[in-house]
Amino acid sequence: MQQQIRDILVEIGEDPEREGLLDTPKRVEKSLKFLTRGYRQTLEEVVNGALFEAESDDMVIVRDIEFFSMCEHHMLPFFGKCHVGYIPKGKILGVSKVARIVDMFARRLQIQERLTRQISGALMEILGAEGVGVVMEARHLCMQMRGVEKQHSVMTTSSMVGSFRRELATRNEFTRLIR
Ligand SMILES: Nc1nc2c(ncn2[C@@H]2O[C@H](COP(=O)(O)OP(=O)(O)OP(=O)(O)O)[C@@H](O)[C@H]2O)c(=O)[nH]1
Ligand SMILES: [Zn+2]
Repeated sequence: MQQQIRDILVEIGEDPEREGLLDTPKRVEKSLKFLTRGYRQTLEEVVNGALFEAESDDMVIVRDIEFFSMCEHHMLPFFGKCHVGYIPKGKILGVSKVARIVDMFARRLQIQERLTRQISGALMEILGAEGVGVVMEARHLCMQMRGVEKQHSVMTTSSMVGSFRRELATRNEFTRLIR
């Protein structure tokens, strides 16, 4: 990867031999590997067995989980907040694992819609919940620093599964609680 990054430096008109850039290919490789580490993680590993039995069937919400991802079209960051809710059916998840699942999918090349759906899908898969809701709000740098150059637009996506999709009251409770 370092040779390819060096080639890119030459293509954009830089001199990869100048002092400030000497270690740049190495740094960029390390940084890119970090930003895409979700490809090398699995759900099992991320959850690490932190599933607990629960009698409660009341809604659980984790709000304002910040995330950083990269759009697959331009490989530029998009970032914002993710809100997750679910209604358990016998099992609850260690709260930090909700955020870890968000990160696992965010640290890949993504579009926001798919990222949102992958998070709800993964939660449904491991929890077998009554329902899951995921809402994501993000700013896309490919829309801000290039392209249409709109600085204030925020994209909101949602994925509602099970009772969150079927029942308006459940969905309303979730959206009210994440406000
Ligand atoms: N729906 C969706 N679109 C995205 C996301 N990230 C980037 N895009 C869009 O993907 C589209 C790619 O459009 P193209 O016309 O192929 O690429 P482009 O010429 O670079 O487009 P502009 O950004 O309009 O300059 C753009 O409209 C981006 O805004 C995302 O997460 N979801
Ligand atoms: Zn983009």
